Amino acid sequence: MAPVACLTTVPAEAQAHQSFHANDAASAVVVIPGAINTDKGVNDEYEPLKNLLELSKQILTENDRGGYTIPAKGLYPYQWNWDSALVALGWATLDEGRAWQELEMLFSAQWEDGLVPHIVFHKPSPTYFPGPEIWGSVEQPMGTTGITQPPVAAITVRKLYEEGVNKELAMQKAKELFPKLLAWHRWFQTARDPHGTGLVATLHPWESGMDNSPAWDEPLHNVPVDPIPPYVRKDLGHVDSAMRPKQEEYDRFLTLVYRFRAVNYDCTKLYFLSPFRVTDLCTNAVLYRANLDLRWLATELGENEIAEEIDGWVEKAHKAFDTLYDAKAGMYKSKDQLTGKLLAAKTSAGFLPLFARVASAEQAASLAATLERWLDCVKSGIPSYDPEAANFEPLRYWRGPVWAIINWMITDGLRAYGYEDLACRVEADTYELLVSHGISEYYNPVTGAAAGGKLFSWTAAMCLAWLSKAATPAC
Ligand SMILES: O=C(O)[C@@H](CO)O[C@H]1O[C@H](CO)[C@@H](O)[C@H](O)[C@@H]1O
Repeated sequence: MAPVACLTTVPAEAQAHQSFHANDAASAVVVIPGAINTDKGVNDEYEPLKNLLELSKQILTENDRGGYTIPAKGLYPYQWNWDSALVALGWATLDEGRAWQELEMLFSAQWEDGLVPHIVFHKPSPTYFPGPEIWGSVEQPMGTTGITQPPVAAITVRKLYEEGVNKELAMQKAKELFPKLLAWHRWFQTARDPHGTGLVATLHPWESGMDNSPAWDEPLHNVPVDPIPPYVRKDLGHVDSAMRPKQEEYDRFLTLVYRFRAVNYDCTKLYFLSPFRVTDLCTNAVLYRANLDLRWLATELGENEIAEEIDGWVEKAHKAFDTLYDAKAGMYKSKDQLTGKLLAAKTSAGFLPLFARVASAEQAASLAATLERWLDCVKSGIPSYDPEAANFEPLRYWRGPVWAIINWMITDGLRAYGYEDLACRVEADTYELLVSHGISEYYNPVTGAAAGGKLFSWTAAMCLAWLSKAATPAC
């Protein structure tokens, strides 16, 4: 894939016009007739980008459930934590008030102990499993899950605050959200790092956001499957099973939920009793970056003591990150806290220390070289797993496919370390995937084909907040 200057060379099939059907899971190329912006003076070369932006806007609008955005119809009918924080970046390009509201709705479900849950079940839905009655009980369904997800929200709040046009609104909302963000970040320090190592634990693959990552194969295999009640997966009614986690993984996902439920998700107990406990690169890199942004906000808001408290977390985490670096592999790796071993799998999360800004210049150079090698192996990057690994699966969820949100994070990191050409290359790949194959949950890196849920909110948000700015000859 050539660098971004080639963004104006748009694949012919992407010009095809197709109707926008929110429920049409099969439509790969979705360009909206009637929605095409025909403003005079706009260069024809940008028509595909305009179409993508219009489609992205329609996706967010269609997936809006009144203040919060579902990731995709049917497949994910509730509010997800890191999805919403990323989707708010997209909303900000359309309506700043709506972007802040997305975060407010998420934090309205914050627990007393500070946890911000991974799913908020605002309204009942029959299309997802496990829903509120599994997280709670049939008699007493819960309004949220009892686990969390990578804490993107502080990163979003800083962006909305810094880049927002309505400064008065930004100041008011940032002030309101700041104590809530702080409570969540403190929860990570205490509930998930009780021994003060500097790095936090992830207790369920769903918390990592990269549910069936090959990095979890070994630690998940060590989770015994309990005699859990029989269940029917609903995800397989929406998406081909070849694109989803396997049954043996789901049995363990559910086992963990039932074990956590048995202690009422008490955060002082879960860390010690969970048979799955890893140091996840994605969660820790996102948290590190989010702490930098929270510290920035603290200074803006005159909260100097809090800024010092965050400095302490950041300093400790900075040192601890080095224990996750495998110099021989030129990659960062997640760790199994229960065995103390680094997990062998090289996944795209291994590049996220760039997004965190925690890698040294030398480590960044190794990561850039590894990334280039990966990109040379596939048609479109970034694959979520080492494309040279024997068990690379280009279609199966977090075991190979490309995810636009991860591309955004890694691109942001590459730029910060001066790898502009590589950043442009990833941007160009992402743009081409979306233009040629529609706005999907993820993409096959070998063929480029769209996979998973269609008309997907966080991919649409990345189009609005990131690619719209990147896809110009200026890059
Ligand atoms: O498969 C699922 O049922 C959910 C469980 O949380 O995870 C996927 O879907 C969620 C909604 O998009 C994402 O937040 C996760 O990262 C993951 O890709």
